[in-house]
Amino acid sequence: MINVGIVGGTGYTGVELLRILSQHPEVNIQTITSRNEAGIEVAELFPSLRGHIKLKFSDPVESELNQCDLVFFATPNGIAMQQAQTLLDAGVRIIDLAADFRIKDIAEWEKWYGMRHACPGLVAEAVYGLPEINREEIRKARLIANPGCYPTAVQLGFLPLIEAGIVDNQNLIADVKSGVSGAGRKAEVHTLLAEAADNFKAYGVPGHRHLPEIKQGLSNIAKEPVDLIFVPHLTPMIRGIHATLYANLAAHIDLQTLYEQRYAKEPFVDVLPAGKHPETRSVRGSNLCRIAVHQPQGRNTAVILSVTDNLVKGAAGQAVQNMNLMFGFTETLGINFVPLLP
Ligand SMILES: NC(=O)C1=CN([C@@H]2O[C@H](COP(=O)(O)OP(=O)(O)OC[C@H]3O[C@@H](n4cnc5c(N)ncnc54)[C@H](OP(=O)(O)O)[C@@H]3O)[C@@H](O)[C@H]2O)C=CC1
Ligand SMILES: CC(=O)N[C@@H](CCC(=O)OP(=O)(O)O)C(=O)O
Repeated sequence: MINVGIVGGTGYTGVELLRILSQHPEVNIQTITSRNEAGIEVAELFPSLRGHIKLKFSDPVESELNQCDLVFFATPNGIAMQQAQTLLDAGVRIIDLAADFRIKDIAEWEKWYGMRHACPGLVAEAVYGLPEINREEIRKARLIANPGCYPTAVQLGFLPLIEAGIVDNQNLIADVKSGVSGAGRKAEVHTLLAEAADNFKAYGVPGHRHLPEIKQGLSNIAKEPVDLIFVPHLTPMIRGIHATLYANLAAHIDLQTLYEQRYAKEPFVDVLPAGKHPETRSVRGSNLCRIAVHQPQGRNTAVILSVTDNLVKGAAGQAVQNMNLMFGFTETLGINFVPLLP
């Protein structure tokens, strides 16, 4: 058993981590922090966890994070970077669900995130936690940068095409829709029921902070700079991400076979049989990325549908997948569950 701490246990990713980890046979949840709810029973705030989590929230300053084997940061951007060095020095391993360690170019990170990086020296060491690309590095890592929700769906969708070197890498298009929980649990006008329900909008069109993360990941795979247009949308689902990806093909190839072979051994990527499309409603609570491949007749265009859950394969579930790899557990342990329907 490993002792685990969660910083930020009251956000949507934090409570999703609690739900998953409370059922994990190799995890003892030692401490869960919240500044606003310190002293309150976790089960009082989240009755869904009654009988599963017996802890109280503690203040991050007073909680004994340095006695954990692993600490998850389910906090806003800019928090993990302030505590990472101290925890690593105490022998604690870290998975940051936020973006502090995702982008290797510090100036680029500071531009998109609008703050100074507190520990640029650790960024090079951090391993980008996308197991389908970095599995062996993740096993050895002390510090994991868990990917963003949109970048998970987009990178997994484009990955086989780019690895095979058969697309025009300068003209990729990612048209992506997210459920509202992707915006987090904090109160904001644009996620009010009256604003977000029965509504639909594109946002971040001139530039979204996940663009440099996606470009970095795809460029690493291509071994040359990749360019793409990425437009996120807010859709009135509670959970889930649906990415529709377009790429111009530079060679004739059987896309279905390419995808099936690339992901044959991946426990959390499911390539649907030819002609099937992922059903959006089934992304709710799904633990994996479901991919459908389509090539319109007579066109050299690949249309890839990549569907995930922003809170599971896009955040907490992927973080636990990384934890399993880091501690030598079976990769699917505790996250091999069946999605909700409806
Ligand atoms: N929602 C999603 O689908 C996804 C989110 N992420 C990322 O995961 C992170 C968490 O997201 P989400 O759960 O949505 O966020 P929320 O805003 O819903 O939750 C944030 C949590 O962090 C705590 N917190 C806030 N400020 C601090 C601080 N200064 N020190 C310590 N704790 C703090 C809050 O508790 P309190 O204020 O009481 O301390 C709260 O528990 C974000 O970086 C987000 O970008 C990544 C992928 C998907
Ligand atoms: C729907 C919605 O608002 N989504 C969020 C992204 C979610 C996310 O978690 O991004 P980071 O982990 O990189 O902060 C947004 O667009 O800001």
